[in-house]
This record gives sequence, structure tokens and C-alpha cells, in this order.
Amino acid sequence: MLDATLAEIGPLDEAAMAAAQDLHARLTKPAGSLGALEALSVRLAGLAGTCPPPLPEPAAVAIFAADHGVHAQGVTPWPQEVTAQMVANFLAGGAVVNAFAGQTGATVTVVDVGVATPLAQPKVPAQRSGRSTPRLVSAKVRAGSRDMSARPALTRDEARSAVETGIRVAHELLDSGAGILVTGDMGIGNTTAAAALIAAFTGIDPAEATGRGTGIDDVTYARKVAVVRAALARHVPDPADPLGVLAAVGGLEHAALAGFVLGGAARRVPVLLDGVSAVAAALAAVAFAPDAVGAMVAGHRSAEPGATAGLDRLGLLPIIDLGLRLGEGTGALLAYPVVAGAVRVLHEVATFDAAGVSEK
Ligand SMILES: O=C(O)c1ccc[n+]([C@@H]2O[C@H](COP(=O)([O-])O)[C@@H](O)[C@H]2O)c1
Ligand SMILES: Cc1cc2nc[nH]c2cc1C
Repeated sequence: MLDATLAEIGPLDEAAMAAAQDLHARLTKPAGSLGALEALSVRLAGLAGTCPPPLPEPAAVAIFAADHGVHAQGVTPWPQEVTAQMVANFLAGGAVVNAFAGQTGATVTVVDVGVATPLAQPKVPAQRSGRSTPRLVSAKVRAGSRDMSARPALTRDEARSAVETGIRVAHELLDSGAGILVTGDMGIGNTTAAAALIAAFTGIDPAEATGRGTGIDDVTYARKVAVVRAALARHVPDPADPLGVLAAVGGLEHAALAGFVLGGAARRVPVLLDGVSAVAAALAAVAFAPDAVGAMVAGHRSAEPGATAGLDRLGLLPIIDLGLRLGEGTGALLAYPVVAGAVRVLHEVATFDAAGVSEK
């Protein structure tokens, strides 16, 4: 399934991009006045292979949830059970991601690819009216990754299985009518794995890739950098072998997110990236299929330094830069109306000719 997906990923359609560029020049606005939105809409025309590209609606966020063996190294102040507890909160509609998804009409799908503790009963009761009910997909590959500081976090088969789960979820959401995929993640300890993945794929020093995650003191931060450094020194992952990198130092949610991005790229639908874990997964996705970058839209710039390094490597400009560091898909969902607006211009704005507006 992975190989078939990779075979479907191709370059942007130059003719559709030229048509979008030409249309932009004829719309009732000074050329270039929509700044980065113009290049974004042109790229999405190239992705869809038509001008204008379809409106990217509705949005569907998938929150891939998993735990991390490296939690045992004391890299985060939060207990591991919070992953399962937050999954229950997502399903009950009580998390920030639910508030932001509701605001833009996005559906919420939670995918358990590797939560280590039993899922807690949802405690927050009410769904808000008019909002779709969050859905759980149970696709546990194993109960958390292994501790990367002692052994490979995953076997290659486990990593592949998680990648294929992400591909499957992408297809399911698109078959249900989604017009854009939004990445979300939940996993206590996952910023350690994300930093290791970003250092492995970009070659930057672990100290540059590692941030303070949910919020840690200087002593914990120094330990976290040392754990990432030691894991990379132990496994020496080959950046040209993305499955090997994911297996050595990744999390199950990172592998699944890589598949989710590849699934969207194969279907030529935009994938709106959230924070540092999405960026780590996006680096894996382009290592599998360089053309997958054409489907990626960077929702925001996470406060994690590795996210900026990864976005630079991908050549993506984040839409929002507000110092967010929550994950769940929150930053990407806030950026969604900007992406929809970029495309809507090509559908709804009159040309100079049609509107009778004089050109310069
Ligand atoms: O999205 C981000 O950039 C981001 C930055 C910091 C923390 N997080 C979230 O916080 C959790 C991981 O933080 P930590 O400190 O336990 O590694 C995980 O559930 C992530 O979704 C997410
Ligand atoms: C409470 C909490 C909510 C989160 N959402 C994503 N990561 C998280 C980590 C914590 C600790």
C-alpha cells in the first residue's frame, strides 16, 4: 500500500498553475496585492490540476495519538496517562482542537495508533449544537514506542504499519467528502521524538532541533538534548531511508502522520500541517516522495525550534506565527480560513473586464 501510494505522487500541473497566474492578473486588485495568498492559490491549482482548484472544504482534522518509551528518560513533566486522558477529552469535545474545529466546521477524527494506557471515559459532557461528533479510529500498532535511548523505538514493520494507517485514514476522510486534510497529534513525550526526527532528516545539531515541549526547566531541557543526541549517535539513522529513521527514533503518531500527508498528496488534496510533530512527519514524507511537498501547507510556526528548521528545509512559509505550542491540530485549524480565502478569490472575484473597472 505504501509503495502504491508513493507511485501516485507526482509534480504540480504547470498548465493549471499558469492559468491561475493568468487569472490573478485579471482579477479586480492590483497585481500581487494578495501577497503570499497568490502563490498559495496558484500552487493549489497545480496540485488539483485545475483552475480554479476546488474550494478546500470541509476540513477534516485527524489527531494521531501515541505514547513514547522515551518518556522513561524524564524528558517531559507530564505523566504518560495524559495522552489517553486527552483522547477522551477530544472525543467528549472539550479540548482546544474541538473549539477551533467547531469554529470552521471541521470534522474531528482521533486515531489511536499507539496509546499506552487504557482510554479514560470522557468526562466533559456536552457537544455543542451544530458540531459533528468526534470519531475514534482504533488502530493501535503497539502500546507506545520503545525507548529510543536503549533500542530502536519501532521495528520497520511497526513503522510501516503506522504509515499505512495514516494513508488509510487520509483516504477514508477524503472518501467521506473532506476537501482538505489537517494534521493533529497527541502524545506526551512526542517533542523528543520530533526533535530526533528533525535532526536526523536535516542534519542539524540536536540542540538546535530540541525545544521545551509542553514547558520544561533548564535541567530537564539539558537532559532532553542529551537523550536526542545519544539516540542519534546510537542508531545513526540514514535520512535517505525514512522508514528506518521513523523506526529508530520516531513515534507511531509521526509515522502515521507521514502516511496521512502521503495519502493527501497521492489524492492531490492539500494537507495543512500543524506543529513540530507534523513538520517531522512532513520531512519523512518528502524523503519517501519529494513531490509530496506540493500538497503541504504550513499552518503555523510552532515555538519548537525544530519546526522552523524543518519548515526551512521544506521551503514552506507558515501562515500563522503566534508562538503556539499546543499541537492537536490547533495552529493549523486557525490557519484554515486563510487557505480557504486564497482559493475563494479564484472562484468569486470579478475580472476587470466583467466588473468594468479600469486597468492602470
Ligand atoms: O505542536 C507543537 O509544536 C507542540 C509543541 C509542544 C508540545 N506539543 C504537544 O505537547 C505534547 C508533547 O510535549 P512533551 O513536552 O511531552 O514532549 C504533545 O501532545 C504535543 O501535541 C506540541
Ligand atoms: C493538557 C495537555 C494537552 C495537550 N494537547 C496536546 N498536547 C497536550 C499536552 C498536555 C499536557
